[in-house]
Amino acid sequence: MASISVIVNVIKRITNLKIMESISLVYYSPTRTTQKICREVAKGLDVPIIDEINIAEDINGSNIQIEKNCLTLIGLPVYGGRLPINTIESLKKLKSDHSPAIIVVVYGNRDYDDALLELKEIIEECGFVIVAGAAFIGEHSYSTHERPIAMNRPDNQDLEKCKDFAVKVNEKLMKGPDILSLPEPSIPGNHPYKERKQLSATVYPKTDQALCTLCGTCVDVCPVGAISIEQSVVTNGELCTVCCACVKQCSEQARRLEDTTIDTIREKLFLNCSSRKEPSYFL
Ligand SMILES: Cc1cc2nc3c(=O)[nH]c(=O)nc-3n(C[C@H](O)[C@H](O)[C@H](O)COP(=O)(O)O)c2cc1C
Repeated sequence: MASISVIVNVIKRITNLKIMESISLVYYSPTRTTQKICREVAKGLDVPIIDEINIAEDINGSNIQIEKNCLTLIGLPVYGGRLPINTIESLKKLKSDHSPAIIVVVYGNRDYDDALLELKEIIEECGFVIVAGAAFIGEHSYSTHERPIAMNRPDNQDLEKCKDFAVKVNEKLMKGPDILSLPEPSIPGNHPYKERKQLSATVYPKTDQALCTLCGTCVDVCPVGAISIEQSVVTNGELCTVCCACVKQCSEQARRLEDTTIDTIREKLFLNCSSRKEPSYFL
């Protein structure tokens, strides 16, 4: 009897190891905390990354079919307790025939509200089977040196948690015998999802012309093409999502988000969201 169960376990492991032959990363990460977390989780899973799809750059008109034996790790930041609205149509371009997916959201130490549930439901609709979910913490896009909010996160402690999460996902996948037989993770969130709040089109980072060298970094890093360079840097406030990629990546500190609405939000976050939150896993 013992030998039969050993053989069954070996078959289970082989079946799932086959599924784990490769991993595709799919993320949106204007200020790069989500990217860092996704890469660290993938490293912990210890399978080669065959594809890294940045939603802002690599998903345009056509659908992207994910290979059956590929694990997909999908990571997005939380905006207003939801997924960034400009990512939804791109996410829906991912197509899978019951291949496994890990979903991750990254939030700025306030809350992730319904974002992980929203991600789960979109990704299931694309044909994936969700094997695990997690919410990690990244430096808040509106954090400044004067008003730090989750400053420098993910830090080393968070990166350890990424590895720990990956180990737990691996253990779950090993339980097999196939993806569909694994227990579904219970992802928190509510219906209807939290209502989206839209900032006014006058709220966007401005450029200090005295510091700007017209290097074009802000144009390159803007995920929605809201910035152009004419005689000076021009920002289209209708397109800007206030993600702060340009602010965080301007080497001259010439891009700044100085606005009374944002100042009020930032102050509230600084006062109410300073105590450290820890990552949560759902397996
Ligand atoms: C428009 C906007 C809305 C945000 N809303 C939330 C939120 O509801 N809760 C939260 O904790 N963090 C919020 N954040 C912070 C981001 O989730 C956090 O900074 C995240 O690490 C950004 O990911 P990225 O570095 O991959 O761009 C928001 C940031 C922006 C730009």
